[in-house]
Amino acid sequence: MTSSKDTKQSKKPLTLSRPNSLELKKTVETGQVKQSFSHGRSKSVTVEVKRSRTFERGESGRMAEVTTPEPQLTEAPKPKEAVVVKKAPAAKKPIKPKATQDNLTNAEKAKRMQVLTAARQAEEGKRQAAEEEKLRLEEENKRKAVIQAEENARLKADEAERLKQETEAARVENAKSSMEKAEDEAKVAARATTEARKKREAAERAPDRRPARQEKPKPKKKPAAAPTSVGDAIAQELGGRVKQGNKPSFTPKQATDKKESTGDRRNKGKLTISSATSDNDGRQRSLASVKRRRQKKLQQERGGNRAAPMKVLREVILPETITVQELGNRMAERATDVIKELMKLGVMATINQTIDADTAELVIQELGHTYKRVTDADVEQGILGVEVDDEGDLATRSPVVTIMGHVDHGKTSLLDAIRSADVVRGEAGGITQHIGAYQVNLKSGNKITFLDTPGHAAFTEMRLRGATVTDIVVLVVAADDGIMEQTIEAINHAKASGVPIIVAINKMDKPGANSDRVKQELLQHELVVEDMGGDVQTVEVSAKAQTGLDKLEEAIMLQAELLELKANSDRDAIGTVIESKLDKGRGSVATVLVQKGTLVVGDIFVTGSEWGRVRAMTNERGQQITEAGPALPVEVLGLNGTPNAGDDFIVVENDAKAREIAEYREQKKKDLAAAAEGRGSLEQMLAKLKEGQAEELPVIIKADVHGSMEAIATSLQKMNTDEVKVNILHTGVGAINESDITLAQSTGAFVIAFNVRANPQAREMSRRENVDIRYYSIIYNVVDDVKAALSGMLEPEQREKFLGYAEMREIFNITKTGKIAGCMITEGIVQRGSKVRLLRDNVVIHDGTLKTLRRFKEEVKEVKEGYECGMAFENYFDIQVGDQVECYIIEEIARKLD
Ligand SMILES: Nc1nc2c(ncn2[C@@H]2O[C@H](COP(=O)(O)OP(=O)(O)OP(=O)(O)O)[C@@H](O)[C@H]2O)c(=O)[nH]1
Repeated sequence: MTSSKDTKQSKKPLTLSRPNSLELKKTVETGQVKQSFSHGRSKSVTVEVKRSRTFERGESGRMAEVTTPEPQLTEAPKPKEAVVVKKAPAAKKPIKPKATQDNLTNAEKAKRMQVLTAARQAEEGKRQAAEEEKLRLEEENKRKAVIQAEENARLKADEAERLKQETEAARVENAKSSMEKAEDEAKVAARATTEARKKREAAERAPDRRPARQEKPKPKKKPAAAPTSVGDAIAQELGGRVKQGNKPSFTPKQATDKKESTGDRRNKGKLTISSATSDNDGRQRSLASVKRRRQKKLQQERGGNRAAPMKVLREVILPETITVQELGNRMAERATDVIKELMKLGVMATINQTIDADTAELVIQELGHTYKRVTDADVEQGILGVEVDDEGDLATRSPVVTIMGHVDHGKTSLLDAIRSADVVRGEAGGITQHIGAYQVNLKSGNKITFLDTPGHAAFTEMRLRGATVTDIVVLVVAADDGIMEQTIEAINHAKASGVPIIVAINKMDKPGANSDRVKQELLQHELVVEDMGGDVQTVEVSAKAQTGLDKLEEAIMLQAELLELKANSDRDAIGTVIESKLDKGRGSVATVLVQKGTLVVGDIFVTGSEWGRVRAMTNERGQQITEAGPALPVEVLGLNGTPNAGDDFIVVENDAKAREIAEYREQKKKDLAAAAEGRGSLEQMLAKLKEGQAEELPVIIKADVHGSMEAIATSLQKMNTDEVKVNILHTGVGAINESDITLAQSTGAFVIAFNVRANPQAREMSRRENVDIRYYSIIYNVVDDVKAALSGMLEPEQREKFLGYAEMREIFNITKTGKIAGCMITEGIVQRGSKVRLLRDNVVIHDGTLKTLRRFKEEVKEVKEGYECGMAFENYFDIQVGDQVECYIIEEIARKLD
C-alpha cells in the first residue's frame, strides 16, 4: 500500500512542489515509491525507464546514434521499453531522462503509472504469497508436533489406565500398595496430558504472536470474496477471478483470530449470510473434525475396537448356576453382550434367567475371561471362620437355660421369680422388654441366660433347624400335679437333644405338694434323681413364695461347671436367632444369642437367607449396647429381612460375601420348596403317588411374630389325616405383600393373616385376583376355619336308606321294552330311579337300578305300600314270579374332622 505519508517520510522526498500536501501525480512522476505491507514492513522502490539506443553507420562511415523521435502521447508504450523495478538502495541515480517524462501526455503518464503499479503489486503479491506459504508450513509443522505430543500423552495415559485397571484387579489380593502405584501412574499420565495440552495451546497461540499487521483483516465492508492479498487485488483489478483454493491455508484458530481482530467477537460462532455463502468456510476443517478424524484413524489401526486395549480380563467365580445379569457383573461385561453370546450358542435367555455353569463357562471363554468353578458348598466354605478355637483363647461363659414343663405348672412364674432376683435389673432401670431371652446377674456374681420362649415348641423348632442353643433344660413339675402329658414330651425332647435336665419341683408351698411322688414318677421316664442314686438334680422351689431359687441357681451352675462351657470372645461373632419380628418403626428386628466371639455394632452378618449390618443393639431392658459377648442375648437392628427362629447368625468380612451367602441360601430354599411341591426328586414324586388321593389344602401364613406363626403352622399340621392335608406353602412375619398374593393365586391357596394386614397393593391385587385373605387374632379361630375347610374336602359318607319291598306277581313280555314285572308293594314305598336288589329265596341275585315305575301304563314317581305297579330293571331281565324287590337309595352325609 502506498500513501503520501510514506512518501513524505522517505529520505529523499521527490519533486514535491508542495510538501505535506497529497499529490499523487507528482509522486508517481518521481519514479520512487515507498510501499508498506500488511505484515508491518515497508520498502522503497525506484522506477526507471530505460530507452534502448540504436547506432547506424553514418555518411562519414562512422557509427552514430540514431535518435528516434519521442513517442507520441497517444501511443501505447513501445515494447522496447522495459520496466524494471529495483530496490531502493540500488536506485540512487536520479530518474532520467527527466525531459522524456516531461514530454509525456497526462494520459500516457497515467497509463504508465497504472502499469507500474500493477507490476509492483504483482511482485508484492508474489512475495507475500511466498511468505504466507512459509508461515503455513511452519504452522503445519508445529501442529504436527502438537499432534505427536498429544498422541504420545494419550498413549501414556492409556497405558497408565491399563496399569491402573490391572492393579485394581490385583487389589483383591494386595490392595493398597498397588492402588497407590496406579494412582501415581494416573497422575503422571494426567501431568503428561496437561503438558501436552499446554503445548498445544502455546502452539495455537503462536500465530497470534505474528505481527499485528499481518493479521490485519481486509476491510469489513468488503464482501466475502474480497481480495485478501495484493496478488488477488491485482488479479481482481485486471478482471480476473480470485481463486480461494489456491490461497495458503490457515488454521481455524487463525480464522478466529482474524475474526476477533476485526472486533466482531460477538458474532463468533454465529451463522451469517456471508459465512454461509463463503466457499472459504466450507473448505476449512474444524479442529474438532481434525481430532475426530485422527481418532478414527487410530481406531482403525487398532482393529476398530476402541475398548479392546482397555479390556480387563477377570477370573470369574462360577457357581453351579448363575443368572445372566450376575454373570455379566462378574465379568464386568454388559448383560446384553452376555445375551448375545448366549444367542450365538443357541441359548435364548433373559437377563434374569438362570443358566448352568457349563453354558456360562462357554460365554466366559468367548468373552476372553477365565473362570473358577465352585460348588454350592464352596460358597459357605470358611463362613464360620476358625471352627475350633485354641484352648488358650477359651474363657468360661454363662450357661443358657430353657425352662420347660406342663401347662400351668409355673414356668412363667419361675422365670419371673428368677428375674426379680436380678441385681442389675433394679439398678440399671429401663423397661423390661420381651426379646425372647435375657441374662440374669445373680447376687453370687454368676450370670445365667434364660430363653424366654413358650414351651418346648420353640425348643423343638430350633432343634429341627440344627440349632443347639440350650445348655441345660429346667423341667418344671408342679408338686401337686406331678408328671403330665407335656412334661413327658419335654423329657423326650430334652433327651433327644442330649441336653441335661434339672427338675424344679414347683409349688412346694401348696398344701398337697409331694416331691417324692414326682421323683417316683420321673423314674418311669428313665430320669433317675440324685436321691435315688441317679445323676438328675432335683430342686424343690416355690415360684410364688420365692423359695429354693438359690438352690436352683446352684444346681444350674454346678451343671454348667460339669459341662465346661467355654467360648472364645476374641473373634467374629457366631450366634443363633432366638426370635425375629418386623417392627413398624425399626424394620426387621432379631433377638440373637451370641455363642462365640463378640458382636460389635457395624459388623456385617448373614442370618439364614438374610443379611445386614448391625445398626444398633439393645438388651432386654431396651438399653443400647455396642458389644455383645458369648451367651448374651441382644436385639439386633439392621437386617434386610426377617430371619427365622433358629437361623444361624454369622459375622462375615464384607457385604459382598454376606450377599453371596444370603443369595445362595435363598436359592437353596427355593429349590427345596420346588422339590417339596413334587417337582423335585423321583423319590418325592413316588411318595406322593403312594399317598394316594391325599387332598391338600394350600395355605399361606403371615403373622405378627415368629412365635404365633410357628404355633399356627404346628396346629394346622396336626390336623393332617390320610385323606386331607394342610399344605403350608409359605410362612412369614409381617404384612401381606404382593408376592404372597401371587403365590396364593398361582396355587389356589388362601392366606391366613394373624394380627397382620395386607398392604394396599396386596389388598387391591387380592380383590382383583380373587384371592381369599382371612384375618384372625385368635389361633383357635384359625384352627376352626381350617378344620372346616378340611372337612369340606373330605369325601362325604355314603349311607344306604331302605325304602321298601315289592313282590313280583306277574311277568309281562313287551316287545319294545323287554320284560316288565307286575308287582305289589308289600312294605314301604318304591321310588322311580331308586336302587334295587333282586332277591330270590332271600339271596341277592341282582343289584341295580330301577328303570321304569308305572301304574296303569303311566310313569309315576313313587308307589306306596299296598298298591300294584309295573317295574323294569336297567339291563336286567332274569326275573321270575315270586322274586322280591328290595328298594333303597344312597344318601351322602358330610363328614367332619375330629
Ligand atoms: N401356689 C403356687 N402357685 C404357683 C406357683 N407357681 C405358679 N403358680 C400359679 O400357677 C399358675 C400358672 O402359673 P404360670 O407361671 O402361668 O404357669 P405356666 O407353666 O407358665 O403356664 P403356661 O404359660 O400356660 O404354660 C398361676 O396361677 C400361678 O400363680 C407356686 O410356686 N406356688
